[in-house]
This record gives sequence, structure tokens and C-alpha cells, in this order.
Amino acid sequence: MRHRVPNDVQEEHAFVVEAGEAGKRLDKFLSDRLADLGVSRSRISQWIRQERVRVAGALCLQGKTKVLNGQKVVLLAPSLQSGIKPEVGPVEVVYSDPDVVVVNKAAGVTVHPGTGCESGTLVHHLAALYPELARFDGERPGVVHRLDKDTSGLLTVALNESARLALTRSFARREVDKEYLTLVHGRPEAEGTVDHPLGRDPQSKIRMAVVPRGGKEALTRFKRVWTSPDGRVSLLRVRILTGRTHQIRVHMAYLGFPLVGDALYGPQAQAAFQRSRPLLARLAKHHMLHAWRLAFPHPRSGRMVCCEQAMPKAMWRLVLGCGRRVQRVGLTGMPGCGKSALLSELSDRGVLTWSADQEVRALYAPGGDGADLLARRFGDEILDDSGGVDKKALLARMQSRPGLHREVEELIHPLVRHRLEAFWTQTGNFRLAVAEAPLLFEAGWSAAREFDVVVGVHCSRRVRRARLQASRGWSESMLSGLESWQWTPRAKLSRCQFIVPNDEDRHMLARRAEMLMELLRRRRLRQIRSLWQDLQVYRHSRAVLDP
Ligand SMILES: CC(C)(COP(=O)(O)OP(=O)(O)OC[C@H]1O[C@@H](n2cnc3c(N)ncnc32)[C@H](O)[C@@H]1O)[C@@H](O)C(=O)NCCC(=O)NCCS
Ligand SMILES: Nc1ncnc2c1ncn2[C@@H]1O[C@H](COP(=O)(O)OP(=O)(O)OP(=O)(O)O)[C@@H](O)[C@H]1O
Repeated sequence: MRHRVPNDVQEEHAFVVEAGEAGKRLDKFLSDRLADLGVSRSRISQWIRQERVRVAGALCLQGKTKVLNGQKVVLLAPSLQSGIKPEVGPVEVVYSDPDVVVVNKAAGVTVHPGTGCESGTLVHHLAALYPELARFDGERPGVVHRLDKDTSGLLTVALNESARLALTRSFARREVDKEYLTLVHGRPEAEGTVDHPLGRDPQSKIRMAVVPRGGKEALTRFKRVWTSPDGRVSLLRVRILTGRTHQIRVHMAYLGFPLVGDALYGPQAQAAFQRSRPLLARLAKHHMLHAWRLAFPHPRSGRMVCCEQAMPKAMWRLVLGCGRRVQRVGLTGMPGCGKSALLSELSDRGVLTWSADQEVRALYAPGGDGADLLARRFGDEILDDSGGVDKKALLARMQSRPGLHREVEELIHPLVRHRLEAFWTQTGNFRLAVAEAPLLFEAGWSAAREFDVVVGVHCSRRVRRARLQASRGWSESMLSGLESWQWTPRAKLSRCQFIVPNDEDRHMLARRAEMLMELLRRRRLRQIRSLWQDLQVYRHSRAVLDP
């Protein structure tokens, strides 16, 4: 009878059983002899069943058959070459040994070939560096887990079959600790878990979605590590306990915090980001997701291999860019202390400035919103001939009716605050912006949301009184009347981070303005340094094998 020889036979391996091997099972004998090639026992059993093995000239279909001393065992194995043609290309190896290699995949690189991507993938480049990968068949040589094309970070690849099996087992048993870093729009809770099944989006062929029925179980945990001062962007550490397609992207978008750069799951947030921070948005060409930490038991020794990979440059530059915003300084103090004088010294030195009193003047001008509101409340007699607010008349009313000043403030302060908010959004590339507001604390603007720092100007009442008398002709009763509507000097100054004394002349005030600018600059640098320190751990790479 003629034996059927598989027609794809490519390689013949012939061995003679030695005395020490006699009595071994055939499959065990072959797997020991082929160990260097990284061929698994299950692959050998398959070959035996496929009639590829002859013992002493006879076809043998039983792996359990015992081999005898001196017998010739011939295996007609299919080619052990993989379908991947090695290509020289960039690969950043983070860790490697004879069994396993860990690489830092760049965003935009596909891991293995698939439809529409036949060459130039990471495994093509790896095959050029590690010829042993050619022993795997198929198009995913050594690949034991995956990273999406646009996700960057750590990827483990097995270099032989037994390592592949061991690593696949470790992943299945969740012995692998894999953590991602991601930048999302908005400010999620300090930490959270998303437990919603995922399936194909019924409305789109390319999207996944949280689906009410028929989805696959999906569990994502995150911790927020940093949020930009304007609350627009946060950096998260994320672990996924299941590995569904686009899991992190879909789950975070579902919570309302899509990934920065993710036009598929966060098109609106991305468009808004592009509008408000066009230069920064250019850094987010793809979604900001980076597999930064990977720890797995070594497939041979079982010792943990721990790798950490710094976040990519574009992601770090985005964090820094979003972390750096104009320093918002509030300036306040008692009437006549010299707020406007200090503001003009700062403005002369290139600082961007804003003044509540000037905004009130604009609001009170003919046709202004303030004039309109006050006229509706008090009638046209509060307006002068041009249609603007008659400030003398208004002040006289405020002084004559106790409590009326509060009513005026309640009408006017929201308008002023609105203009202050608009001012913060128009600070362009300025590092420092100072907003003068006599009633900053009284109006409730002291919250950290409005200002990074509040500066108080102080000078003795005697000096204030004299200056106001000389410059504005204010009487003692005028001054004390306005003061009675304000907090005391002590209450104001105790809430300020910096105090600028102003009892001396203008020359001295100019020097103090320069000193203040220097102190504010140092404070800005300290804040940037502390951001660097807080996020230091995500900017360094290391690979260690635990003892
Ligand atoms: C009282 C008004 C008519 C006086 O106008 P005028 O042009 O003469 O002075 P100006 O607006 O430049 O204010 C001068 C100083 O007065 C003091 N002052 C002004 N308004 C108030 C007030 N409501 N309570 C206490 N002090 C005040 C501040 O120290 C201010 O710097 C005017 O300030 C006003 O309408 N104030 C109510 C709105 C307000 O609270 N403005 C303060 C800034 S938000
Ligand atoms: N160091 C100084 N030396 C001399 N004059 C000064 C000095 N500082 C301020 N002045 C003058 O004192 C007056 C009051 O100062 P300024 O208008 O700056 O005070 P303010 O705090 O803005 O007061 P208000 O709250 O009433 O608007 C102005 O005429 C100003 O030119």
C-alpha cells in the first residue's frame, strides 16, 4: 500500500533514537528534538495525525507510541517559515531575551497584516530583527495581544512557540498587568469603573457602542491623575479587565469624556478643542492612548518582567500646553490705595490688564447694558442728556437710601463678571493678566475659579484720604461712605497672596510693580515645575526583571 504524503511538505527532519531516549512517547521525543525550533507538542500531535511521521519506515498515527533504541524517526513537516516577509523598519525594543521581546509601538503603526495592510507592519519589521519569528506560521508571528493602530505603547511578542503558549495563557488568566495612560476631554471623577457591554454600533459600520442587548461584557477602571487648570483636559490611568475592540474609547465617550484626538467617538469635543486651542489640537492627530505599563510572568522562568514606557512626546507636549495658561491675577484694595496706579505701571511693562471700574464706565455709556438696566429699575431720571448713566445722581441715590447700593451691585456685578470671563478667554499668548476689581471679595469673585493669585494694594488711610482729596476732591464723608460699603482693609488683605505697600512715591510704586512681576513669574515657574514633578513617573521608561 502506498502512503499518502501531504502535498505541502517542505522540510524533512530525520532523527535516530538514542539509548537514553528509548521508551519515550513519540510526540514527546519529537517535541524534545524540535524544542530549539519552538514547535509545540500540540503542533507535533497534529502532524502525527496528518500522517507526516514515520517510525522505522512505517507511518505512525499515535503520539503515545513508544520509540525504541536505534529506530529512525522521519518527520515531513510543513515549512516552518511564516508568511511574513521581513522588512527593515523602525522598531523600539524595550526588553528582549531569547523567548520574548517587548517593543514600544508608535501610534499609527499597524501590529500585523490584515485587510488593506499587507506590508510595513510591526511584525514585518520585527521579523527583520528576529529571524526566529519566521518559524511561526500565519501572519501574526509571536503576537499574543494587540494594540490598535493609533494606540502607542508596550507590546509583547513571543519569539518561540512555547513562549507564545505560555504568554497566551498568562493573558487568559489575567496574570498580565497592563495599564494605559489617556488624555480625555473634561474632568471625570477622581476614579471610576465602567461596566457596560459593548457591541457593534447599530448606526455605524466602523463604530462600537454600549449596547443594551447582545453586547459582550466589558469592564474598564480609571483613575484621574491630573486635570488642566481650565478643567478642559484630564490625564487618566486606565486598566481594562476585558479586551473589547475600542473599549477605552467607547467607555470614556459613553461617560461624556471622549479621548482627546478621537474624532470617531468624540467628534464634537474634538471640534470644540480645535476651535479653542488650534495649535494644541494639531498635536492630537490621533487619539491620545498609550499602553505605558506592562508586567507579565516570564514565559520560561515565571519571574515578572515589568516595563514602563514614557508617554509619547506629542502627548506630553499636549499636557504641558493644556497645563500652561495665562496666570490670572486679581488686584484689590481700599478706595484710593493705588490699584489703578499699580495697574498702569504693570500695563507699561507689557502686562495685559483689565479694570472693573473701566468696564462699569463702558456699561454706563449711552446704549450700554448697565445704563439700560438701571434706567429700567430707576427710571430715565438716572440718565444724563446723552443717555448714559448720570453717576453723580446715581451715587446721590445710593447714599440717600440705605441698601440701595446693594441693589445697584446686584444688577451691575453680573454684567461686570461676564466681561471678566470674556477677558480671560482673550488673553492670547500672554503669560500674565491682571484684573483690578475694588469689590473683588465683596462680589464673591475670590474663588480659585476666577483667579490664580489675588494681590492687595495697601496704604495708610491718612495717605489715601489726602490723595483722594487732591485728585478727586473727595471729602471725608464721601470716602467713609464708600468705605462703609466695602470690607475692612484687614479682611481684604488677609485673603490676598501678595501685598504691595503704596505709602511712598510713584517711583517706589514702579519698583514694587517690577518686584511683583518677578514674584509672579517665580510662582508660575514653580507651578510648571510641580506639574513636571507630579507627572515625572509617566515621562521615564524602564524595563526590569523582578528577582
Ligand atoms: C458709585 C459710582 C456711581 C461712582 O462712579 P464714579 O465714576 O464716580 O467712580 P468709579 O466707578 O471710578 O469708582 C471709584 C471707586 O469707588 C468705589 N466704589 C464704586 N462702587 C462702589 C460700591 N458699590 N461699593 C463700594 N465702593 C464702591 C471703588 O473703590 C471704586 O474704585 C459707580 O462706581 C457705581 O455705579 N458703582 C456701582 C457698581 C460697582 O459696584 N462698581 C465697582 C466695581 S465692580
Ligand atoms: N505712590 C503714589 N504716589 C503718589 N500718588 C499716588 C500713588 N499711588 C496712587 N497715587 C494717586 O492717588 C490717587 C488714587 O490712586 P488710584 O486711583 O490708583 O487708587 P485706586 O485704588 O484705584 O482708587 P479707587 O478704588 O477709588 O478707584 C490717584 O490720583 C493716583 O495718581
